[in-house]
Parts: sequence; structure tokens; C-alpha cells
Amino acid sequence: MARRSEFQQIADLFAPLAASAPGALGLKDDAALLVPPAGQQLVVTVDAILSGVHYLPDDPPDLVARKLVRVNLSDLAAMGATPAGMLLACAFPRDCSDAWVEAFAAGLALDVVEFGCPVIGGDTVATPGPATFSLTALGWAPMGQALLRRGAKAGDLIAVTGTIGDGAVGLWAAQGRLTGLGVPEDACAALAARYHLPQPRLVIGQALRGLASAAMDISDGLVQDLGHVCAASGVCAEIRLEAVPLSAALQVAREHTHIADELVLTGGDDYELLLTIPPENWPEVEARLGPLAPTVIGLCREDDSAAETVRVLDRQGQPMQLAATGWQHF
Ligand SMILES: Nc1ncnc2c1ncn2[C@@H]1O[C@H](COP(=O)(O)OP(=O)(O)OP(=O)(O)O)[C@@H](O)[C@H]1O
Ligand SMILES: Cc1ncc(C[n+]2csc(CCOP(=O)(O)O)c2C)c(N)n1
Ligand SMILES: [Mg+2]
Ligand SMILES: [Mg+2]
Ligand SMILES: [Mg+2]
Repeated sequence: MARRSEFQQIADLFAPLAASAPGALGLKDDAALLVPPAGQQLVVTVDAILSGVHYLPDDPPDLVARKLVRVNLSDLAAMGATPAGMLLACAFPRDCSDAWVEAFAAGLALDVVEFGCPVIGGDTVATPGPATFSLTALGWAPMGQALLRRGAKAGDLIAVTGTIGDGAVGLWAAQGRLTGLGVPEDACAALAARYHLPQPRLVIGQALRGLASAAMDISDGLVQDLGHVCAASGVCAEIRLEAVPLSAALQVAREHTHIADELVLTGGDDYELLLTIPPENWPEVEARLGPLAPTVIGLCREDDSAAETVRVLDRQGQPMQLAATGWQHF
């Protein structure tokens, strides 16, 4: 059967994702129209994902689409924003099947509903190279209240949401690198799921407006990303390895095979929030978030040009020497 044309694909598979947004004009015009709610500021971010770089070439297309959405909503969460819509640029390999694109669109449809975030526009091209997707996420935050990377002060608590390392170890699981080592199947599956389907911490980011002094999401690796908050804020950081929260699945996997602390600290793909919180705000953080409250892993210190910006203390309280601090494309 002949493949759907470019415009048929937009009409059949992407236009339904715009149905809840009148300003998307049915994906039939040159651009979309948005009306900012009174007193709100537009928050806008873009991240691309590529086959073989951000996801595995054989990953299910619905999960590729949802990862694309979620890595971007994670940046909105880091700003304390509420999602409003997304623009989706797709470069499909020339031989990509209708079935692959249909499953990709079905994955998008799930997250459009889950996060109340319609596709309001995009672009579709064919590429001689690997599949490449870019998503621009739009959100709203009350004027002047977005969370920034630049507000951390010496004495602030450093905290993370959820658990760290699952995404990086989950990539190993998804690649089959934990198979045959005695790691239970369900632990492998739980870790792979964290790699395939990150959970943007939108509710937490929104709840921490006015309480966190700085925030970002952890995509490249905890240590490297903490370095970005420190650089933006003009502080140093000290965190304790033993305080970094690990999931039950990661702890089980560690009982069966060696998983380097360094992979957990620097592997990335976490999509958790990294927060600095003035100690006087901590009781209110716990009161607002209850069981979703982040875990304190360290403290911000005065900028000290003699010391490294981010110091990680090992289980003996000694500074760790890390070969790399996180993911860099080049
Ligand atoms: N090519 C570019 N042109 C303009 N701005 C860019 C470009 N690449 C990155 N930036 C900007 O640099 C800053 C850092 O980008 P980066 O991609 O590291 O952030 P991130 O999206 O939070 O991390 P990650 O991409 O690992 O999820 C952001 O403000 C981003 O908008
Ligand atoms: C197949 C495969 N190999 C390696 C990785 C690890 N990885 C790739 S990019 C990135 C940082 C975030 O991306 P960016 O900075 O481009 O937004 C990380 C941690 C992966 N996810 N999939
Ligand atoms: Mg980015
Ligand atoms: Mg990002
Ligand atoms: Mg980010």
C-alpha cells in the first residue's frame, strides 16, 4: 500500500492532537494563535531527540513520542510552569512506515491528554539520516514567579525529587546489559521503564514557586547539572553520596551486579528536579508536598575558587574523584 502523503499524515495523525486548542486552527494555517492568560508569562523551551543518541533505534514509537514530550515538559516543570501547548518538528527517515508514524502519534495522543497540552503546530520533513524530533513546549507561569537557576544562596539545602540513576541504569537494562547477571526481570523492567518514560515533575515545580531559591531539571547528570545551578547562582555545592535517593529497583539491581556510583551521579536521563531551598522554607515545602517532598542531598556553600564547584562526599566522607560529571554531546 502507498504511504500516506505529508499532508494526509498531518491531517490524519497530527490534527486530532490539536482538537482542544482552537488557536491551532486545525493545523491548517501558517501559525497558531495563543492568548496569554491575564497576569501570566510565557515560558518556552525546546529540546530535540535523535534515534541512536537519545533513544534506541528499536524503541517502540509510542514511547519515543512520549519521551519527546516529557523531556520538554520536564524543562517547564523546572521553571514552575503549567504546560499550554507544543510545536512538533519531525524528520522521519525516508523509509519510515505508516505504522511507525501511527504508533508515534498514538503515543503523543496519550500525553496530550495526560498533561493537558495540545500540539498546536509543527513541521514534517523526510531525512536521509536518523529520525530526529524537536519539540517546543509552551507554558505559563505567574508573572515574575518562574523558578530560575540563578537564585541559590550559601546555606540553602540542595534537594532532588524522586530517585536518581534509574534513567542511566535503565538504558543499560533496555540494551540488555543487565541480562544474565541475576538481576530480577521486574527490576530490569522497572529501570528500563524509567529510561523510556520519564515523569516530568510539573506538580512539584508549580508547588515550589516562591519556596525554592533555584531549580533545574536533571537531564545530563546530577553532578554536571548541579554545576550549572552553582555557576548561575555564584555558589559552590557539597552533596553526600549516601543521601542520593535510589529506587527499590536500582537497589535490587545493585545487589546482583556492580553498578558504579559514578553512573548514578553522572549518567543523566533522570528528568527529576534539582532544587535549592532556603532552610526556613523547608517546613512549608514538606507541608505543601507531603510524600512528594524532595530529598535533601547537600548544602550550598560560599563560592570558593580554591575548591571544585560541586564536591561529592563518598560514604567515608571523602571527596570523590569523578572522571566526568555528566553527558556532553561534544
Ligand atoms: N543552539 C542553541 N541556540 C540557542 N540557545 C541554546 C542553544 N542550545 C542551547 N541553548 C540554550 O542554552 C541553555 C542550556 O541548554 P541545555 O540544552 O543545556 O538545557 P536543558 O534543555 O535544560 O538541558 P538538556 O538539553 O540536557 O535537557 C538553555 O537556555 C537553552 O535554551
Ligand atoms: C541510546 C542512548 N544513548 C545514550 C543516552 C544518554 N544521553 C543521551 S543525550 C543525554 C542528555 C540529554 O540530552 P540533551 O542534552 O541533548 O537534551 C543523555 C544522558 C541515551 N539517552 N540514549
Ligand atoms: Mg536542552
Ligand atoms: Mg532539557
Ligand atoms: Mg533542563
